[in-house]
Amino acid sequence: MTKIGIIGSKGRMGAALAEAVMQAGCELSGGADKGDDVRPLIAKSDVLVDFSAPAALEATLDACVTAGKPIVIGTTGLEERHHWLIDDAAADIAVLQTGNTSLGVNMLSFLVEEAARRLGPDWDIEIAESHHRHKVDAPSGTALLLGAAAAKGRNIDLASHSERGRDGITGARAEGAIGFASLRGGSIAGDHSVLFAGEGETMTLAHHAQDRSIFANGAVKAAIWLLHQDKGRYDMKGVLGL
Ligand SMILES: NC(=O)C1=CN([C@@H]2O[C@H](COP(=O)(O)OP(=O)(O)OC[C@H]3O[C@@H](n4cnc5c(N)ncnc54)[C@H](OP(=O)(O)O)[C@@H]3O)[C@@H](O)[C@H]2O)C=CC1
Ligand SMILES: O=C(O)C1=N[C@H](C(=O)O)C[C@H](O)C1
Repeated sequence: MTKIGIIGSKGRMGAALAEAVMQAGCELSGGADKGDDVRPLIAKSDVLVDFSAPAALEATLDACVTAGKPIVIGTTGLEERHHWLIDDAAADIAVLQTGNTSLGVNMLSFLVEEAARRLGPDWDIEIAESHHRHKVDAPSGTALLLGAAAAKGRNIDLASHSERGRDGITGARAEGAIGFASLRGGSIAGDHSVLFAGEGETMTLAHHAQDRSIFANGAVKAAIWLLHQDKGRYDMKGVLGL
């Protein structure tokens, strides 16, 4: 039976994951949270799933590399240096990192890339996301994932074309920009929409998460899939066959 260890086990996703691990017929090898040494958990797990905080990442990756164990990283709010750490670790172990483990969002990402490519630069792209009042990072990891898909479709660099947090006299929208807007409140599990705005018409592609089970089920599927992969960096496309 596949033994899955959870980093961030006492959080909202930790609870949803524990349920999904059981439902998938896997064994929950245990959990680690803030202040814990992750090494004992990693030693008794076949694969790790991390839904915690960016601050945990460096120690977790070091310990996974030392133990030769694969890891699924769902934690968001990652900065450039975290992505370098992931690239380094992926030279030794299998690492899957994604801002969203659900099938629907990854399908949406595929559609956004295609729409951005086919509609072309005359259509402005704006990404909006809504989440529960406890969320600490913005834009969401999913919004950034969708932004990356749009940028890929447009064949442009996302970082240099992003417009975030508009306020005051911002000036007109920059040509070719990809805009981001974040709303926070209540218990919203995660809503994302991508608006394509042309002259005289708009088109919106959107995803609504009804609860966290979609993320948890996707993460467990990813963990089982990752066990059969060579070292390297992966996203959900391989898991979902997209
Ligand atoms: N990729 C995806 O599909 C999804 C990603 N997420 C992301 O997952 C992350 C967790 O979300 P959520 O469960 O709602 O958040 P919570 O705040 O509910 O849970 C986070 C957990 O991680 C623990 N933690 C914090 N710092 C560390 C650390 N340094 N080492 C180990 N554990 C730590 C927390 O412990 P303590 O409370 O003691 O600080 C807590 O138990 C977020 O980044 C979120 O955006 C969420 C849903 C889906
Ligand atoms: O914090 C959350 O809850 C979620 N975080 C992820 C993100 O930042 O995109 C995924 C999902 O939307 C829920």
